[in-house]
Amino acid sequence: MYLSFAVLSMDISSLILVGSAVYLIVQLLRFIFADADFTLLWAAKLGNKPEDKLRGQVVWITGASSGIGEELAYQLAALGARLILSARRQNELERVKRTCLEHSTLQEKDILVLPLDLLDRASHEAKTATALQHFGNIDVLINNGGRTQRSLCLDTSMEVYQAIMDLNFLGTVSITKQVLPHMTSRGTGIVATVSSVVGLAGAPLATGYSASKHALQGFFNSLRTELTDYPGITISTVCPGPVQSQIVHNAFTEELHKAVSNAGDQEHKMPTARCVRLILVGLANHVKEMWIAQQPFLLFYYLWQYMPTLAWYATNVLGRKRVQNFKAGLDADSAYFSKPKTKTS
Ligand SMILES: NC(=O)c1ccc[n+]([C@@H]2O[C@H](COP(=O)([O-])OP(=O)(O)OC[C@H]3O[C@@H](n4cnc5c(N)ncnc54)[C@H](O)[C@@H]3O)[C@@H](O)[C@H]2O)c1
Repeated sequence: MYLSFAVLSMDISSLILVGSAVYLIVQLLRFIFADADFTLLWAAKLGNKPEDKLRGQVVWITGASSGIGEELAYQLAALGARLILSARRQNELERVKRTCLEHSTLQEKDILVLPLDLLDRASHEAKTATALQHFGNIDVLINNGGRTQRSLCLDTSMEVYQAIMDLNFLGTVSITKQVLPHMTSRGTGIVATVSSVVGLAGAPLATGYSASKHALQGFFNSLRTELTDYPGITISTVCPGPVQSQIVHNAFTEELHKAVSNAGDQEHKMPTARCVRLILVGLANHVKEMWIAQQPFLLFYYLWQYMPTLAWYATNVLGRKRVQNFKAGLDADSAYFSKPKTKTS
């Protein structure tokens, strides 16, 4: 009653002012709770549905044995895409294949388990030939396999830096170079590469990892323009923030064969299923670069893009804390915003 009286007694300009303020507040709240860049959110709301665009497509996923790659396999199988599953361990890929078949209408022949080591570049030509022989074509290549790093630069051996670049950068380039001629001859295809927020910005404890993802960004941003005569081919880079997976457990440390001592709890990170759903929306809509992260990480993307000075300030404050946490024996991720008082197991 009081509200309607107040609204009635307002003149038009006041109403417009209040309306604009409400609109701005709603937009601000939407931004605060957003977990992807605006292009991707727009595509999720109004664009093509993955169910319509990816059903029946042949999709090759590297790193399909765990984390984001495994979830990509499940969601793609559920919507009817045919799959080539690659990683090093055949038994793990067979497990993923069985789960895909149990939760989809796909047949045995619709999923090819193709064990592959990204480091064994000499094998990539034959692996690609096997995939093409089985399905006749490859519609989508998802370069997902890779490993992160948890070590300080001063402690990290050159062998580790070499291994990170060999795996994340050269392994990905090698597979891409095998698949691309097939796509250019057909004039159609998608090459999607899982980069990272640290492919756009930097992160302490991940100097080599960040460099390898920056290298991927540079490579694929350049390749995209080389392929402008092939409008049917999409080069897509995916930049997730922290996502639940085995990535910290599998990270490189300062020495080549030394395991991470404290992988920490992954619960606070973005659920794998949500990240993968957004990736599939991006693929269905041919989005060239996808930013996928919960807050406050997404905000960092925007700061790096539009306010680098502020981004440097925030990065230095939080990055220093991250290094302190790491040196105190805490998991650098889950302890990011907390005091390094106690050591977690
Ligand atoms: N989880 C995150 O927070 C996060 C954030 C940004 C980007 N990423 C990227 O996402 C991708 C997937 O990582 P994830 O988080 O699912 O981690 P994960 O460790 O769970 O999965 C990595 C996959 O890569 C495979 N792999 C590792 N070395 C390989 C090799 N030599 N040959 C073939 N396959 C190999 C693993 O077997 C596994 O299947 C990676 O490229 C990673 O850099 C992850």
